[in-house]
Amino acid sequence: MIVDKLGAKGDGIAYHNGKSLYVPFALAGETILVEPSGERGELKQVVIPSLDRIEPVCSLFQTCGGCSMQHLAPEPYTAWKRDMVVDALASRGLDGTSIGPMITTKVGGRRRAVLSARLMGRRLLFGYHEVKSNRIVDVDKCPLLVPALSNLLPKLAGFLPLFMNKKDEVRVTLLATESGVDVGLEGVKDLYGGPDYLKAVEAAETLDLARLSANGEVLLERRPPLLPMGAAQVSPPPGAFVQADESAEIAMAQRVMDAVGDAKRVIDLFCGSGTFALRLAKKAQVWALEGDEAAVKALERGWRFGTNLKGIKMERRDLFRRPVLAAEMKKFGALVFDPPRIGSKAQAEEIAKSAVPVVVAVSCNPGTLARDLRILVDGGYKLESVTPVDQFLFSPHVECIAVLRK
Ligand SMILES: C[S@@+](CC[C@H](N)C(=O)[O-])C[C@H]1O[C@@H](n2cnc3c(N)ncnc32)[C@H](O)[C@@H]1O
Repeated sequence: MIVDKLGAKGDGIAYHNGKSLYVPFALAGETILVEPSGERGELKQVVIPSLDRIEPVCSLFQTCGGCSMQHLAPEPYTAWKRDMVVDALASRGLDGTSIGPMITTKVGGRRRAVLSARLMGRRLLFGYHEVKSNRIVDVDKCPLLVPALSNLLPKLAGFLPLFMNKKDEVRVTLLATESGVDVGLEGVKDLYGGPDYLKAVEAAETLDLARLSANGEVLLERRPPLLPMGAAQVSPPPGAFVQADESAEIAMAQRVMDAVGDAKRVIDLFCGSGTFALRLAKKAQVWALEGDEAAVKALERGWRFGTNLKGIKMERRDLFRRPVLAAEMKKFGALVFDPPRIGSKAQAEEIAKSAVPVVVAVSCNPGTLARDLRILVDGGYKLESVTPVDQFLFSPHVECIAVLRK
């Protein structure tokens, strides 16, 4: 059969018996052999490949579920991601929006990764899940990760069983920082004070980790894991949100700063550990709000030791239950909001009612972003531009920064 087009998740879509068949790893225009199963098809052979088909950068591609789109040439790949943003905006009647060129990232630039581990008898499986499956594919290197993380994978595998119960799957969050790798384990045994605790400490020493945490509790901090954020350095809480690629973070922060311009008072909603707030504080007084208490504390510490920063008023607040009200936004010259994937409808409704002259919306989900932007546009904001950011290389995820003015 012939593949008609690429879907939003990266599957090739072919028509079979009058229905759409989703075929992972097939490209538009290709003639393929497929084994259909319900609405999905398993790619058996590419009979006539697309001219856009390229060699993947990783030998585990198509087995490991970490990536879905290494086989498409850079230009059509970028167009595919951009189209996701165009389609999401169009679905909310925001067609015609000026969409800037994609901010790209490089292979080997990913500084944060979440992997899984499970014991199968005496054998450890440590890597990413197979596509649409609970099975874990062993990964002993990953070209997408910064070398400090990729090189650590096989060494870490040697120690992981120490922390693991026989059946439970463990979530392993790795973050490469200026002062070494921060490893956070979730779903592991409680080692603190027990006979294996010293072994865990030895493991952290042997691997020269900056910090090792288990189930959110720090087992050992040999050096604070530090990330530069403008004129400050932040030690994020174990497992907390951090932008996955440093070059993407720098480019996004620059766009935020450019849009905010000379505003003297800025609100940063869903501020995390201070990615934008600490940079904005170079020129402006910032009111930074976030739901995670540990992230607010990390921001507070980063700000205290930062150089030449203006004031940041920090507040822990559940912005879904208690969004910042339009009345509280008076006298602010700009507002940045960067909610989780589900977006921030209640908060967008308050911003829409406000008179804040510049709003910058950052989002990793074009669908919920488009919904929230529609609310702002209906409230009188003009959507000036949307810039896609390819922070999650070879995945069907795309980050965006939108600038609005009133
Ligand atoms: C996409 S992250 C952005 C963080 C930050 N702007 C950055 O760039 O590092 C979303 C943030 O929203 C926070 N968050 C999630 N639910 C929240 C809620 N109900 N109220 C306030 N903050 C929340 C998360 O803890 C996380 O820090």
